[in-house]
Amino acid sequence: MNGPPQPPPLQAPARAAAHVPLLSAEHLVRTLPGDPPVTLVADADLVIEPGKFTAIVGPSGCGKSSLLYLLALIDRPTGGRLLLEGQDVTPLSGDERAKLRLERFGFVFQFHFLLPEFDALENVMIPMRRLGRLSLAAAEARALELLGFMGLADKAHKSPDKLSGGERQRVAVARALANDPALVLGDEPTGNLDSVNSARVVDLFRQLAHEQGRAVVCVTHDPAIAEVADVRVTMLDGRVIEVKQQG
Ligand SMILES: Nc1ncnc2c1ncn2[C@@H]1O[C@H](COP(=O)(O)OP(=O)(O)OP(=O)(O)O)[C@@H](O)[C@H]1O
Repeated sequence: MNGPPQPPPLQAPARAAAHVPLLSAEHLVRTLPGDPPVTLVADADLVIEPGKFTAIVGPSGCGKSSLLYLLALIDRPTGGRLLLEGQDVTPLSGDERAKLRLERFGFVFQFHFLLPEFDALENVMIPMRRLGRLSLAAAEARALELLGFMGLADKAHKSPDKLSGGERQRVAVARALANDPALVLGDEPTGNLDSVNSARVVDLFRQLAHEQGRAVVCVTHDPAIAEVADVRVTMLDGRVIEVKQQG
């Protein structure tokens, strides 16, 4: 017997004609409680676009890393909101934020944080194994491909302590790309590298934005990064005081 007539299937909503940025920070605030409270980020407005390399610069202690950790969904804002592709992610639970980070974001820090008991290939496979979407063989193939892209195909089975500083940081970049992130975040990613390796990592980051269409955001003191970025965000005393489109 037929049931009551069913409504027609929902149409997919027409794609908004307006361009939706990858991330939009609206009046973001991060204040630590205390007497007096400490404001690390005050009223930050910022748009992060795919295909662009954004550098966040400013004097030591001005709140660059604090802003990055808000954009990265690691820390929670105490005011304002953060939209990921137009969706407000501010109210999400810790677990939901962790899942989004694993699926959509890749991180490169000043220190590589590779696990010493695993070789380069296994380190790159870790985020894929955590996400659990690829078989072991597929994860291994992708990790090899990423190491190849980093110029490290012949180092796949070396443990981190047998690699140079520059090689370790490129393994860390490969690991950041493991789950094909839309956003790559760097916190002083070249801070520990000599100028040659630093330039190599900066070139890679530019490629990730310009050739692969990812959004790349780096906190940096490195003038070479700030110069080649598409967007330079300058902070002072917790505030974004300038957003400059370069070139
Ligand atoms: N957990 C915390 N408790 C108290 N103060 C903090 C905390 N985290 C950061 N701060 C302070 O907040 C300010 C901003 O720190 P943040 O690390 O974001 O600055 P930064 O611009 O990235 O600095 P740097 O360039 O030196 O790394 C600094 O004055 C720092 O000392």
